[in-house]
This record gives sequence, structure tokens and C-alpha cells, in this order.
Amino acid sequence: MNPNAVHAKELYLSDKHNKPIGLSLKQYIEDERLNASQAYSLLQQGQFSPVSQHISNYGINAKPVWLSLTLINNSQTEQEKTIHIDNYWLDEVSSFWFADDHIIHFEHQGDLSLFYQQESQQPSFNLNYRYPPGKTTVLIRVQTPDAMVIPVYLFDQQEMAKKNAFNAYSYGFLYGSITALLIYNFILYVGLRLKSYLFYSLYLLNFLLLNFAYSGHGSLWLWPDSPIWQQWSIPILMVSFCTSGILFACHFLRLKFQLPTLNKILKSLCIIFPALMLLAAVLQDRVLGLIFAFDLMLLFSGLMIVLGILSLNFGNISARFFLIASISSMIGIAITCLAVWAYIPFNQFTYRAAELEVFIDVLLLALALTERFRRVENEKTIAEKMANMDPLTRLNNRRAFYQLVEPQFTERQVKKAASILMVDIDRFKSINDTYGHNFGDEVLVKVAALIRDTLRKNDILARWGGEEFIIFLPYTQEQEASTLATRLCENIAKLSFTQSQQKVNVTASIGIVTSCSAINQLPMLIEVADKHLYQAKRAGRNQISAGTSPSKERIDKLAT
Ligand SMILES: Nc1nc2c(ncn2[C@@H]2O[C@H](COP(=O)(O)OP(=O)(O)OP(=O)(O)O)[C@@H](O)[C@H]2O)c(=O)[nH]1
Repeated sequence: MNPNAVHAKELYLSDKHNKPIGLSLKQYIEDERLNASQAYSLLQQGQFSPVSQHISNYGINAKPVWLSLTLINNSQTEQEKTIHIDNYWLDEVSSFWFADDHIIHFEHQGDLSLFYQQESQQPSFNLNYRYPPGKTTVLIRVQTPDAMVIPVYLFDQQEMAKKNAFNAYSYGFLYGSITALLIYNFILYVGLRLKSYLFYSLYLLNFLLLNFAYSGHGSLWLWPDSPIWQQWSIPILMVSFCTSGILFACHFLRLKFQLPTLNKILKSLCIIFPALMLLAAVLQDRVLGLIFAFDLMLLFSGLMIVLGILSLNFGNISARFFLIASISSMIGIAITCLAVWAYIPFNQFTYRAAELEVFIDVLLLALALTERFRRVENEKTIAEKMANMDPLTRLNNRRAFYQLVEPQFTERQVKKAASILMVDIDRFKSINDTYGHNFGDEVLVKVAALIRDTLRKNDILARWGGEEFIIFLPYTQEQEASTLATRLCENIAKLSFTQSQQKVNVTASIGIVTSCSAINQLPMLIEVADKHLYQAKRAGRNQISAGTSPSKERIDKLAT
């Protein structure tokens, strides 16, 4: 059986054709420019060969190709159908309808024909025609140096409307969400001045523009009067998309610190490839430009995965999301390529997988940025906490004490009376000298914990320095403060330590002061509490000393 009989069969307009109709096409690769009549006689002479794929693919910089299609209208009336070519970047699409060996209609569309899209308001090639009863042969000439993939569908009005609605909704969703993300991240950059957000915004902008260019929406809405830019926009935007992606990766993964040599190489790539693209543009060699762009795109997809793995190995937690995001876009690009090359079924989902996966990649990168932001904030909070904390006892330090107490030390507070206790472990030097510094540390930690556990929720405790602690007791009269101090003295004395099988006990002395109209400033209170502590020490230690707001003379006396 002739294999050609399987392929290139005539199509009946009355049938439904949901899939690409490649197997019903015949093709002829043009060596010298042919006109429609010459191509038609070659078809009649059997010079056209059947297409063996659902979607024919001729690669980059292919010769122009003629496709033929025979359509049968076996009804008595005209039937309207649309030959839909689902590729938006073809330079020229010229179509000729033949009946009874005569041209009955023709159309020219493509990047080079200005305004063709404005008529249909669709960025695709839609060849509408009302087919008379009988047989019609359609010849389509396609020319482009870009990837010449030609997915051909035969739709009726309803199917075409369904396809257009799907495209309108899905592109609307894609462009809407990417634009929102772009604006949000750019605002974050303006507010935070973090370069990762700037490069991420640029990456999003380039993704958006590149998608506009190859989906045809750019020439429909943004640059309708610039066919030359439409032709160059795809390779140029591919390069700027990859370049901004590389710059984002360098900043986001902090390669400057982790992999400085690789960082330099990547930054050189961001100069070399745009320069090569400029050279191709100056030479007006679009094929060269496309080769540079596709090479960089391939390099970029692989590179992002390698960078993610390397950075993860260096312990960069943020690289997790980055790696998943890169793998996602790599899978998408692979699915689209396989679909376009007809290794897997070609449909809306496989053809637009790259778009979908790059969209997921973009969302994951946004997540990575927020996760990094949260981590930096946490680190900052921890650093701030550490700056206010005594590392040995984990109590507030002197700085934190002032920060916490000063705002509370208001007039009202003073009037209602607040007390301050200065606690100092007795003869701590000799404890250190006898049992060692480590044992001294253990004593400090245990005494600190005991004091903390004895206090109320709103009391403020801090390590004042060495073996000295300070306690701020809001709304506490001298009587209550003294009771607390006595209890503390007793409990500290009850603490028992063991060192070299020897039982060791420690005691503490406490100076107490309560605010009043004469002593109403925090430094004054601290000073008087200190004097009382001195008094307790002089009186024999392991005791408290309090005074009803000693006068200046008494303070001076205490000090002597
Ligand atoms: N183990 C340990 N010792 C400390 C620390 N900070 C200060 N010291 C020691 O605490 C001791 C304080 O000694 P002094 O100021 O002479 O006071 P004291 O021996 O307690 O005598 P009195 O206060 O008069 O009862 C010094 O020997 C310091 O080296 C610390 O964080 N850990």
C-alpha cells in the first residue's frame, strides 16, 4: 500500500477537526521564488510530498515552504471555515484558494504586512473563507528565518471563537498577574532599595515583553507600526530576559561572596551577549541574532539549575526556592520544545507549558524573595535581642534596663512610688579565687534564675555588671520592696552548690530605694540604691538596707 495514501487525504468541511491537520497537508520546499500558479502546477505534477507530522517543523532559517490542502464541501451551500495557523512570529503567510484550476481568492499576512492583525484583532494567522460546494485547493506559502513551526487547524466559527476566548482569558490572567507582581516588586525596590527587587522587576518586565513579542500581542497593541522591531524583538527580548535573570540570580544568591569567580563570568555574559546581539543588529543578520538568543536561552536554563545547586551546597537556604523555580521553568521549556517538535501531543497546554512553568517560576521566585526578607528580619530581631541581653545569665543588660525602665518612669509612676533594688553577691572574688571562674559563672546563672523566678511579671530585672543585679519594681512602696528583698536574701542563702564534693553557699546584700518627690529621677534612684547597698555591705553583708528616701546629707553620710 502506498504510504502517501495514508497521508495528505482530502478534508471534508462537514467533519470536525479538533487536532492539527498536518497529516492532510502536502509540502514543497522552495529553492527559487515561485508564484502561486507555478506552485499550483508543481502540485498537479506530483512534486509536493505529504507532511508526515501533525505539526510540520522546519527549524530556524529554513527555506520558504508551500503547503497544500484539499477541502471538499459536499453540501449544496457555501460553508465558512477558518484555517488557523497557531504561530505568531512568521514573517510572511501568503494564501491562495484554487477551484477548477483557477485562483479564486488570495491573502497576504505576516510580520511584514502591516496592519494585518488590526483587521482581525487577533495576533494569529486566521484565513477565513466561504467555501463553495465542491473541491477547493488551498496553497499557503510560509517564510521566516525564525523557528518555522506550522501548526495548522481547520475551525468553524464556533471553534475559533472558543479558541479566541481561551486565549483572551489565559493571556489576560497571565499579563494581569505578572503586571501586579512587577508593580509590587518595583515599589518594594523603591522602598527598601534592595537590588534583588530591582532585578526581579526587570526580569518580570522582560518576561512580559518577550511574551508580548512572540505571542503577537506586541505587534497588535504595543508596536503595530513597527514590523522591523517585531522581527527583531524576539531575539533581543530573549537576550534581555536571560540577562536580567542572570543579574537577579547573582544578587539573590549573593554569588559575589560565595562564588566570586563565577559571579564575574556571569556578569561578563551579561555584557557579551547583548554586545553580540548589537553586532547582529548592525550587520542586519537576524539569523545570527536568533542563534545568539537561542544559545543564551539554553545556557540560561541550565545555568540557573547549576547555580541553585552550587548555592545550596554553600548552605544558602534561599537557593531552595530558586532551584525549584529554575527546574520548573526548565521543565516547561522542555515540554514546549517537545510539543513543537511533535515528540509529544501538541495542544494548548503543551505548547504553552513554557509560559505556565515560567509563570510558576516567577511566583516561586517571589516567594523566595519574601522568605529571604522574613529571614533577614528574624536575624535582625535576634541581633537586636542579643545586643540587649547578657549572654551568661540571659538577663537584660544595662542598656536594655534603661530602654525598658525610662519610658515607664513617668510622673504618675513616681507619685505612686516605684522601688529599685541593687543586689550584689557577697565576697564573689573569693568564690572565684577558691572554686574557679567556671564555678563563679554557675553561681551567677543560678542566682539570676532565682531572682527572675521570684519577681512579678511587670518587674524589670537586669545584670548591672559583674556580680551585681538591678531590679525595678513599679508601683511598689518601700515596705513591699523590703519584704521582697529580705525574701531574696533568704532564698539566695538557701541556694546550695557543690564543688569538689564540698557544699558551698553564697549570700547577697541588697540596697533599696523608693521614689519620692526628692528622688524622682532614675539616675538619682540608682545612685541612692547603690549607697544603700554599700551600707548593707558595711553592716556585715547578707542583709538589706533601705531608707525612706534619704536626704542628700544622709546619702553623703552613707558614702563615707
Ligand atoms: N565568674 C565570674 N566572675 C565575675 C564575672 N564578672 C565579674 N566577676 C568577678 O566578680 C568579682 C567581684 O569582686 P569584688 O568587686 O571585689 O566584690 P566581692 O568580692 O563580691 O566583694 P563584696 O562585693 O565587697 O562582697 C571580681 O573578682 C570579678 O572578676 C563573671 O561574669 N563571672
